[in-house]
This record gives sequence, structure tokens and C-alpha cells, in this order.
Amino acid sequence: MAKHWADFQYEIYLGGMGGAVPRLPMDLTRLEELAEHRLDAGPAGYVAGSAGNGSTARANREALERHRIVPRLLRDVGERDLSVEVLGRALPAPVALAPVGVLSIVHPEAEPAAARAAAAQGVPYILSSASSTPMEQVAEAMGDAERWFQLYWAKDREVTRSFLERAKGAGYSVLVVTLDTPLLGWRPRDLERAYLPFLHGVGTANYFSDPAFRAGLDKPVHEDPNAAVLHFAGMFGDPGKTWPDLAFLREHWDGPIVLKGVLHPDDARLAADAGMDGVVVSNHGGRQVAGGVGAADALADVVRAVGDRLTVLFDSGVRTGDDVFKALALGASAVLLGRPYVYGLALDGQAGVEHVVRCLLAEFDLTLALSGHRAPGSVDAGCLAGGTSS
Ligand SMILES: Cc1cc2nc3c(=O)[nH]c(=O)nc-3n(C[C@H](O)[C@H](O)[C@H](O)COP(=O)(O)O)c2cc1C
Ligand SMILES: CCCCCCC(=O)C(=O)O
Repeated sequence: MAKHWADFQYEIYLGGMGGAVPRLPMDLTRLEELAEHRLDAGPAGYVAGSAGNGSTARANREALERHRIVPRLLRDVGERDLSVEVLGRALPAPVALAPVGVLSIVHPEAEPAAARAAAAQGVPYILSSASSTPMEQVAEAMGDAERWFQLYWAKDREVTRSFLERAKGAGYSVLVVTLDTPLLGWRPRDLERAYLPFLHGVGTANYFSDPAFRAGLDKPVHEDPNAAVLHFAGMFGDPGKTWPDLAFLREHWDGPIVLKGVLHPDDARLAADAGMDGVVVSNHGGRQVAGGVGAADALADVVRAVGDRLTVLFDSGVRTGDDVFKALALGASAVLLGRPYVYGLALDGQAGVEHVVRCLLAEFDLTLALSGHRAPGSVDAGCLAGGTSS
């Protein structure tokens, strides 16, 4: 019998009878406000902030909210199984933790704590290449658990080559290449405080520990950390890259490669033509292009274009279990959870991240059951108002 994530609610009700009530909210949309009170203004603004006047981030929520679920009745949903196969990997549920850089700005245990939480709940953890912890240490914290590596595709080929070698050596199995950040978006909350973690003494240890990165410095990192940070900021992205450059990554990575930040169906087709394995339909949580399309509004078109050739994942705006259900109904194979787990980490370390994952999956399990479904595989456009089953 598969695990019923929904049982978490009875654990809580029964625990409550003994006087133990959860330390964190059960409504994950309340996390942001709590975390903003807990964190200093710089980190709080960096995590919650987005590009321009925030319209893309708002569009993400509006796009998900606009879709409404139409439940079905009397369909025997007593036994349910949330597991899915994604990119050849068996996952307990269609959820992974999105890559988020420099987590040390929200909690001293940073990426290893988030990664341990993911491992404990069995969901994949996608480590950001801009992490505040070297990738080998994060891998060690995870034991045998499923781990993926996100790459910022550096200007310097040697650094990219070195990152791919290290990631392979440390057991990361899927490469997620983020394409929507060749330059940093216009982020007023950070600009108004002149706050960019990397320029506030927060080292990206993942880069600083890299031999190819260090070879590009005039002085060792400890002698001139500011120069190291500036070197990182100048090379982490490369606005000069084009589609044929993907051949380099295909050549140096044997496992699945997923392109993150795809919103246009033609770009999804180009990804398939370039021999990629998947795409993440994402606008980086509204942090890059201002005035951009809500990510969920782009999802169905991408699935129509390449759903038979590529695995389509989704992020940007996922906050609740019903959001996960809606993303699957629009054709995603799985979703990446972003800010909510970062707030969980800020509020209660590893336990906070586990709380967030358990709430999200309990809510998803209940949404599935209460809508008349036993497994993610039967969720399609026909589950949404105005949609038709395939
Ligand atoms: C503080 C922060 C840092 C992020 N760092 C990265 C990163 O290093 N690499 C990356 O591909 N995406 C990064 N992202 C984007 C997330 O992977 C994801 O696309 C986004 O959080 C989804 O939006 P949501 O959090 O609103 O759901 C970051 C997002 C946030 C909030
Ligand atoms: C100057 C380095 C920027 C790294 C970007 C991290 C990220 O993806 C985000 O803040 O969003």
C-alpha cells in the first residue's frame, strides 16, 4: 500500500489532543509574512522580491488562481498512490525542491539542511550552483537520496567543465540548466537597499571551492574575498550564448539535461531539437522578466508543442497542494517548489522544510482524492473548469 500523505492531518489533530500544536502555519501562503518578520530586511527582500513592480510574480499567482478544479464523486479513492516516474527516476510524489542560491542568508545550516529535509521526505533536491555550500558537502548530507544539480552556465568553459565533473563525481544525476538568468533582472527591493547577498560578504562557496574558478583569480579567495565575489558576479552568466552552444553540455553530461526558464513553445521545440530531455516552464518566480506571462499561462502551450518529446516540469507560484494538481492538469509531469521551502528553512531549519513538504503533499493528496482521483496519472485538463479530457 502506498503512503497516504493526507494522514499528516490526523497526526496533527491527534497530536493536538496532547497539547502539541504545529509551530508553523498549515496554510503555506502565510509563511512569507512570518519569514519577513524573522529575517533581516536585506535577505527578506532578496527572497520575496521580484522584477520590476512585481507584476510577473502576481501574474504567476493569478494564472494558477484563475483555473478552478471541478471535482468528481463516487470513484473509489480509498487507496491512492502519488508516485510518478520523471526522467527515468521513481519519485514518491510529483514534487522536487527548486534550486535556490545562497541559502546561508536565511539559515546558518543553509543547503545541507534543505537537502536533508528533501532526503527525509524522499523528494529530489536541486542544488543551485550559486549555493553557499560546496556541492560535495551537500551530497554527503543526503546519503543516497536523489539529487539534481542546477547549472548557471558560466562564461568560462573551464569552470563549466569543472562543475559538471564535480557534480558527476558527487552523484548528482540530473542536470538542470537555467537559461533565464544571463543577466540579473531589475529588482527594486534589492536595488533600494543596495543588497545582493554575494556583494554582502556571502560567499558562493560552491564557486570558491572550485579549482577552475580559483585559477581565474589573481589572489587566493581568503586574501581578497571581494575580488572573488566580483569575479563570480562577472562570470556566472553569459548573455552571448545561443542554442548551438548546448552541444557542449550534451557532450560533457551523460545523464538527463533539463532547461529551466522555458516559456515559449518554439524554445521548447528548440530544446527538443538540441537533444535535451526536459524543460522547466518557469519565469524564475517573476524575478527576471518584468511584465512577463504568468508561468501557468504558458504551460499548456509548451506541453502541446513538446509533451510527446520532452518531460515538462513547472515552477513559479506554486504555494498549495491544489496548485500542484492544477499544474498536472495543465500537463506538467511534476512541479518544483521554490520560496515556500526557503521560508520553512528560515523559520525552523530542516524541520521547517520538512513541514512545508509534508503540508504541500498532504494537501495535494487530499485535493486528488476529493476531486475523484487515485493517482497523478489520471489528472488532465478535464479536471479544470472549461477544460476537456485528452
Ligand atoms: C532567493 C531565490 C534564489 C534563487 N536562486 C536560484 C538559483 O540559484 N538558480 C535557479 O535556477 N533558480 C533560482 N531561483 C528560482 C527558483 O528556482 C524558482 O524558479 C522560483 O523560486 C519559483 O518561483 P516561486 O518561488 O515563486 O514559486 C531562486 C529563487 C529565489 C526566490
Ligand atoms: C549575481 C549572481 C546572481 C545569482 C542569481 C541567484 C538567483 O537565481 C536569484 O537570485 O534569483
